[in-house]
Amino acid sequence: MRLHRNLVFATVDALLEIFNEGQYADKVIEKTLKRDKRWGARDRSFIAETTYDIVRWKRLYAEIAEVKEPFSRENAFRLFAVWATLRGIALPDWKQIEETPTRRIKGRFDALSKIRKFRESIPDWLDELGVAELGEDIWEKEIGALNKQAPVIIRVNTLKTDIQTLQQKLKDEGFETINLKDYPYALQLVERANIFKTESFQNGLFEVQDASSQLVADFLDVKPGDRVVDTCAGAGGKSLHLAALMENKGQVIALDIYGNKLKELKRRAKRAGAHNIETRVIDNNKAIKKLHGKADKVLIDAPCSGLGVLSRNPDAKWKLEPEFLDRIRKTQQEIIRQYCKIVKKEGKMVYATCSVLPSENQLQVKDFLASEEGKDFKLIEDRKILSSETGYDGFYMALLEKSDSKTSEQV
Ligand SMILES: C[S@@+](CC[C@H](N)C(=O)[O-])C[C@H]1O[C@@H](n2cnc3c(N)ncnc32)[C@H](O)[C@@H]1O
Repeated sequence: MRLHRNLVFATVDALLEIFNEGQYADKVIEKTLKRDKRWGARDRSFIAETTYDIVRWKRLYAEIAEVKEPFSRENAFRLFAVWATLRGIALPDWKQIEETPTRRIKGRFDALSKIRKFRESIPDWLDELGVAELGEDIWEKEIGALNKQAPVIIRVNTLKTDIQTLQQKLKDEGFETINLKDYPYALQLVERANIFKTESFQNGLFEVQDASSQLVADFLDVKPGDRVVDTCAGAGGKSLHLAALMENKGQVIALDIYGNKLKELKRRAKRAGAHNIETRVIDNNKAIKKLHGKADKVLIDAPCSGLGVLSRNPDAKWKLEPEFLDRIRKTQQEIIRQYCKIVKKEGKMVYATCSVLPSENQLQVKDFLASEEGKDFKLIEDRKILSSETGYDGFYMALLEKSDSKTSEQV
C-alpha cells in the first residue's frame, strides 16, 4: 500500500480533534471526508478506517510510541507510524515520520500484547469492571470480540419489499450480500461500503441495523393492531422495525426526551412508509401519566454504557467514565419503574440495552421485580447476547408480563 500525503495528514488532523478536543469520532470523520471533493471511495475509506483503527488502539499505540495526552501533532504522526508499521506498510521518507524505529515498535508490540489492558487497549478501570462483572474468561473473550471491526448489516423493510427482492436489487446496484441464519430480516454486506447512496436506501427498502439489535422488536411479540409505546425511541431504529412487524396496523407511540432525535425518526418513518408511528417528546411527567395502563406492549430500549457496541463506536472506550456508569444505572432503574406503568394488565414489556454488563441488565430487572412498581410483573424470558458468541453487537433483552392484579390477588 502506498501512503498518500493528504490522506494521512487528514487522518492526523481528525485524530487530534477526537483525542484533544473530545469530539465524537463519527462526527469528526464525517466532517473530514467533506474536506476534498476529489477523494474517491478508497480515499474516504482509508481516512475513516485508519482513524477508527487508531482510536480503537489508542492506549496500545500510545504506549508503543511512548507519547502521552494531550497529543502534539508530532505525537499523532508517531501514532500513525505505529499503525502503519504494525500493518507492514512501508513508510515514506516524510520528515514527520522519517525517524520511526520500526524494529523497536514490533518488539514493544510483542511485549505489551502479553498484558490485556494494553493488548485490548482499554482503560484500567474498564478492564477491572469487565472482570468483576463477567469474570476473567468471558471478559477476555468479550473485549477481544468488541475490538473487531463491525460488519455492515441491514434490515429489510418488509413494509416495502422482501429479503430476496432486496438482495437482488442490491446486487443489481453492485452490492453483494449474504443472508444470516437466525436473523430473518438481516443481510450482511460482503464488502464494507457506503450504501446510503443506493436507490434501494433512498426508496426506504432497508435500514442499517446490527443483527443483535434486530432481535429486540421481535422479542416484544407485537401484533398488527396493537398499541405499542417505544419509550426511548431515539432516532427510531426499533420503532421502524415495530411498525413493520405490525404491518402498519395499530399504533406505535415513540417517546424520547430529545425532540431532535424524534425529528430524525419522523424523516426515517416517511422514507420507510411507516404510517402508524406518532412521536411525542417527554417534556414533563404528564406525557407519561397520560399513557398509564394504555399500552398492549412497551419497549424500553434504555440509555446505557454502550459497551456492547464498542466495535462500531470505539471512542466510547475513552469517553466513558465510571461516574457516568453509576448515573446511567440509576436512570435505568428510574425509567423502568416509571415507564412500566404504561403497560396495561396482561400486557408485555421488553427492557433492553446494548450493554454486556449484568449491572445494567439482569440485575436491573431483578431490582425492578423486587420493587413496589414491579410487583405485578413476571419475567418470561431474557437473552444475554455476547459479541464473542455471535459476532454481532452485545445486547440484553428481557421480556416481562404484567399480571391482571385482581386475578392474582384472588388466587
Ligand atoms: C439506546 S438509545 C435508543 C435507540 C433507539 N431505540 C433505536 O433503536 O434507534 C436510548 C435513548 O433513550 C433516550 N433517553 C434518555 N433518557 C431518557 C428518559 N428519561 N426517557 C426517555 N428516553 C430517554 C436517549 O435520548 C436515547 O435516544
